[in-house]
Amino acid sequence: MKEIITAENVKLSYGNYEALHGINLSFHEKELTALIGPSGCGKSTFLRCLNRMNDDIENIKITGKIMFEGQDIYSPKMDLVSLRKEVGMVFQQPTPFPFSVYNNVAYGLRIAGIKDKELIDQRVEESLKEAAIWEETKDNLNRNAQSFSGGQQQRICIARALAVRPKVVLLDEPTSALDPISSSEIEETLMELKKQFTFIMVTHNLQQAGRVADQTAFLMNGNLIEAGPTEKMFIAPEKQITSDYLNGRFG
Ligand SMILES: Nc1ncnc2c1ncn2[C@@H]1O[C@H](COP(=O)(O)OP(=O)(O)OP(=O)(O)O)[C@@H](O)[C@H]1O
Repeated sequence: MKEIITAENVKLSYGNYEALHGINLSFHEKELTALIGPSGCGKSTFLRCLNRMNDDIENIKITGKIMFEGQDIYSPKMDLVSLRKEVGMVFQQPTPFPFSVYNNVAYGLRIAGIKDKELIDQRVEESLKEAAIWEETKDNLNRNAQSFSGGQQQRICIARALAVRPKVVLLDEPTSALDPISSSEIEETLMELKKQFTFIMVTHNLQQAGRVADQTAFLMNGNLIEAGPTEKMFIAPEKQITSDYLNGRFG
C-alpha cells in the first residue's frame, strides 16, 4: 500500500511544554487510520500538524518532517492554500458557514478560482451524494446549512471538504457530538468514501476505531506507543500498555 503522508520524528512544543516527543508514523493511501489514546495525549495536536493547522498558535515549535506525497509540508516553499486543498479537515462540532447548503459546498471551489457554474453545480451534487446527504438537501439547496440537524450538518461539512477533491481528509472526532444513529450513518459513509480518499481520524470511541479503521495508532503522553493493522492491534497488541488501554484498564 502506497504511503501518502509520513511523519518523521515530529516534536511539537507549546511554549516550554513539549506535547509531542518524536512521532514516526506513515499513512497509507485509501485507508482510514484511527488515532486513539487517553485525553490530552496529543492526538489532535498531531492531527493538526498534518495540514499545518497549528501554524497560527503563538509560541509553537515544530521539528521533524512531515512528507505529503514526497514533499516536505513544512518547507518554506510549501503553498498552504494548496496543501489544505489536498489535505482537508472536518472538526468535532459541525461547523457549516451561516449560508446556504449550496454555498457551503461551493465555498472551496470558489476559493480555488473555479467560476464555471455548471462545474460547480455538478461538484456540489456529487459531493453531497458522496457524503450521503443529497436526498435530504436536494430540494433545499438554498436553505441555511445551520438549520439542519447536527448529523446532517456534519455530513454537509464532509461534502464541503470533499468538494475540492482532497487526497486526504483529517477528521477530529467527527461523530462525538452526534447521536448514535447519525454517528453510524457517518461511519457507513466513511467506509464507502475510503475507496476514494484517505482518512485520518481522531476518535475516543474504541469500538468505532475497531469498526472503521484499517490502521490504528495508539498515543500516550505525546509518544506513539504502537501502530499497525487495526485487527491485529485489537486482538494481539505488541505492548502490554496498549492491551491495558484497549481493555479499559485506564482511560
Ligand atoms: N494551544 C495550546 N496551548 C498549550 N497547550 C496545548 C494547546 N493545545 C493543546 N495543548 C496541550 O497539549 C497536550 C495535547 O493536547 P491534545 O488536544 O492534542 O490532546 P488530545 O489527545 O487530542 O486530547 P483530547 O482527547 O482530550 O481531545 C495537552 O496537554 C493539552 O493541554
